[in-house]
Amino acid sequence: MYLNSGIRPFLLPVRGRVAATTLSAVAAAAFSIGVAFGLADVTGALLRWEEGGASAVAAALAATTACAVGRGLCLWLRDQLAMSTAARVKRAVRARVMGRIYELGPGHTWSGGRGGVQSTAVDGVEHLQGYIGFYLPQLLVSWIVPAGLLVVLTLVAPTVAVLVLVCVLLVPFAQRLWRLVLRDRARDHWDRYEAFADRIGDTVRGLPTLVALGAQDRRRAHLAASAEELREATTANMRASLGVSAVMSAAMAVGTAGATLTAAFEAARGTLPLESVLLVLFLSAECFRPQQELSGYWHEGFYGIAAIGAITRLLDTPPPVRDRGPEAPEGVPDTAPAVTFEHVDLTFPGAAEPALRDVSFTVPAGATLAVVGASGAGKTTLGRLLLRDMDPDSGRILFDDRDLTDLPLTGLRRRTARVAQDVVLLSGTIRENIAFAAGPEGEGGTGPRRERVASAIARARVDDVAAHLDAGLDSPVGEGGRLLSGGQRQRVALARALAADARLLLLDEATSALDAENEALITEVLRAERGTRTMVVIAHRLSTVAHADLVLVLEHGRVAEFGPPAGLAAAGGRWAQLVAAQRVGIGDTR
Ligand SMILES: Nc1ncnc2c1ncn2[C@@H]1O[C@H](COP(=O)(O)OP(=O)(O)OP(=O)(O)O)[C@@H](O)[C@H]1O
Repeated sequence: MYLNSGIRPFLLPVRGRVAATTLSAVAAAAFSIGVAFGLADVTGALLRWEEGGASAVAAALAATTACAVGRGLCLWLRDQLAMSTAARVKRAVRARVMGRIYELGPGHTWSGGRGGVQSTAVDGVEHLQGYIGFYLPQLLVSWIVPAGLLVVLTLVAPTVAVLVLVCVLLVPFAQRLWRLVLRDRARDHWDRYEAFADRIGDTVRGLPTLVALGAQDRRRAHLAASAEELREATTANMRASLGVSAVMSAAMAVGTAGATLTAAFEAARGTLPLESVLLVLFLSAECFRPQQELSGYWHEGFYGIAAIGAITRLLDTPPPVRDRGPEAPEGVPDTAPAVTFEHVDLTFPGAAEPALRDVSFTVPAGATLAVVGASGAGKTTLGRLLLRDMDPDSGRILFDDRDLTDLPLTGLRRRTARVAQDVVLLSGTIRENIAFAAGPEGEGGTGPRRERVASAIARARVDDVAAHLDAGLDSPVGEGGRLLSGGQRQRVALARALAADARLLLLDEATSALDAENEALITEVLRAERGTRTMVVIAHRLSTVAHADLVLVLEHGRVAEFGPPAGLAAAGGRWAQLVAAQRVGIGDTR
């Protein structure tokens, strides 16, 4: 018996359906009793043929058949209701889980890895629907039906009823005992399951790297160890469940055998009519049937309990940023914002050193800021704060003069776009990837959607990419965009950002995957977009930020230099050294 108070919020919306499923099953059991009485009547009519003859037998048979048909109908109804309840639970819980995943956003670090959260969202929800749709009604039936049958049995043969009662009670007692052992194991099992799923996902994603390093065998051993841990956890649970099954089988065997012997003994003594013997045997066996059927739902019960824990933990995870939503005092401006960082500090949880310390600067509306600095200087972190993946520990970030935390997140995300270092495209075609970013008609930008998409495709020169593909813009990009080259992916990502018509554009090392031709194109696009949107460009290659209005040099999370590039170049500081190192004529290109 797997019950958990955490089920309440998932159960409440479908409680009526669960009750209806249970009632159908109970009605089926009631018809079973009817069948038992009917068969007893048939036997009685046959034994007393001379009293009623064929008509009495026929009447008893007709009543028995009607009850059998009624039982069949009730069981059909039970299954229909259970399936539709399960489907509803799945729809509702998956929507909540996915909603939470979106809320947690890119700033959240998944403790169980991405594979782990995928298991919760896919397998966890599957188990939960089975638990609520099938296991719970059967659990209720396994209490209600034996109780009802024992009342009837008491009226027919009280001694047999007492014996069956003792045996029936043995089963939940054993289950309760095992549940105490299993409670922690369900969590442990799920944790191992998530870890295993995450490692499999990592292996599939990292396959090219593994093959290139010739590390498949080491990875295989790693996976085998993880699979072994999962097997051990599963076996431990199976063993526990087999223990309950053994107790149940023993209780059933003793109960039915005891009932048979007692009934036979009473019949021999003449205290029980002969036709009632059959009835007693039937009712005794029926008392155990719901528990036997419940054990058929062991999988749903055990995994359902584990899934409730995993889903609840996911739903209870606080998002890294608080969305004030409709309560937000400010709307998000539809113009390119001026961006201000005021004494921003950020230390990642568990990190020894702050990633950003006392960062302050202002970028005027529509200007382009180049953020440069050594690896680990804090450039990406600054970009993540700007798009509100997370909030600073102290200090403020302002769009115009509005604190970012006062803006509704949905609006903020609609008016900001990022071309990240590791471009991930969604499965679908090139056109779908770009059109998807443009949002629904009338939202997310100026001008009709179709025109915005076409213009973004042209500006990022995605049509040049499409010209080399058989299906042009309708060519599939593959999972994550793997059917395109790195440079092609970057162009699609840039077109996507342009189609979103965001007022703030963040490019994080957007040129890292580009050849010289692509790099020149992106530089040209950035130049063309200047003024219409505020742009923050994070780059190691200074040629792509040659057009920037302002440069921010970060060192160990601090602002080392900030100002127009020509002024910084003349000052001969850190920026000048970087430029000299890369021999880029920044002053000339502006
Ligand atoms: N999620 C994280 N958890 C803990 N520490 C992090 C996390 N992300 C970044 N850091 C740390 O914060 C510091 C700044 O990282 P960041 O990625 O911002 O640097 P960067 O300048 O963008 O580097 P690169 O040029 O190599 O991409 C680094 O020391 C990094 O190890």
